Amino acid sequence: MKIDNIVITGGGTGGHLKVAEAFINELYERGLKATYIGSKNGQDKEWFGPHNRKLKKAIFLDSYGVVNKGFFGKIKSLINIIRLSFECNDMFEDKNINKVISVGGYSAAPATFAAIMTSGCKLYIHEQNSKMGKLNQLTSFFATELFSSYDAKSKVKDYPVDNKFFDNARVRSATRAVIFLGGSQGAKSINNFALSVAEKLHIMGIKIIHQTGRADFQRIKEKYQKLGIEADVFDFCMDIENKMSKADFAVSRAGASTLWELAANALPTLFIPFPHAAQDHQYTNALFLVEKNMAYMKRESQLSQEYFFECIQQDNYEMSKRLVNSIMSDSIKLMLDCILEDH
Ligand SMILES: CC(=O)N[C@H]1[C@@H](OP(=O)(O)OP(=O)(O)OC[C@H]2O[C@@H](n3ccc(=O)[nH]c3=O)[C@H](O)[C@@H]2O)O[C@H](CO)[C@@H](O)[C@@H]1O
Repeated sequence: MKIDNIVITGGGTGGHLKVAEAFINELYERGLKATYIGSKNGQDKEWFGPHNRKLKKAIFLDSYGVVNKGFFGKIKSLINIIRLSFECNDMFEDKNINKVISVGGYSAAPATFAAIMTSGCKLYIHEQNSKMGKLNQLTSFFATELFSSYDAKSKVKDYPVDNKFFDNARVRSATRAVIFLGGSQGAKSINNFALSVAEKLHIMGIKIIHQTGRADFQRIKEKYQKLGIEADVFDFCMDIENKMSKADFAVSRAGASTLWELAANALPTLFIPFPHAAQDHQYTNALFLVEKNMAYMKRESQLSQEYFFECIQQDNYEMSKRLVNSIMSDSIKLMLDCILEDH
């Protein structure tokens, strides 16, 4: 049997990196080590550099995004991506890379284009969001398989959420603790909203768990101290599943990984989509659950304390029960089976 020589590429922010990590861990469980290709810019190095025992090698290129740039900035980024794609292409031919798994984001661009350019190399894409990112729109036509949780045609439909979120799941009813989540970078508006409802929650005897993101941590911590409220405040933690499992209700951005982790955990959530996400994809991510009566959602500009307190005072038992059946565990195993059995 031919041994696969696999590259995993993509990242930039936690949502993409979490899926890359799921593939890396599953390959490692099966006695295989992949090469990771990410970017020097963004969070990739923090996740996979410098000596990751589960990887054959981690390579960080000087790649950066094309969107949200002026005309000349776009041209410069494109030239840079083309140059890096040729570098990756040389490397793939030299090292006999035969499969590339892309999890999207700008840091996936060079290795994804190189997969298309290299003869005998197959491309597999995992799209996390309900609206396809720009890179995937351009390259998915060349992919052997495109996995998406929102696409009925996807061979594996469920999002590759880590089993630890399922292990900690429980059906919620009354709200005794609320968790505020801002995605991998934190969200200032969710932080401010949490502070605005903190005193009332405290009076109601409801505990507060609050992920602030790095930039806003000190400010928020001091505000809780001034209010005399003992909240569990942190900037980013590696055991977020334990924090989620202590909560009975969440207020969260609708980044794809967080959204499906909350679903796996059966935690009823009020989603506040990031208003500037490309093509408003956080809104449509959340809408996917809201339409099935599995979540609440408000635009940031329409969020009110009244609506929040209405949500947490509901009996959310049925919603939580529906979430239990919304996603199955072990989908990463099925995805990797598809990829490894494909010759
Ligand atoms: C602003 C923006 O464009 N955000 C995008 C980015 O979000 P972002 O990177 O914030 O993505 P997600 O919410 O999908 O993922 C964040 C990840 O960080 C983890 N975490 C978070 C806090 C913490 O303390 N510990 C921890 O481990 C979460 O469990 C989750 O796995 O990528 C997502 C996936 O493509 C997109 O859906 C989002 O729209």
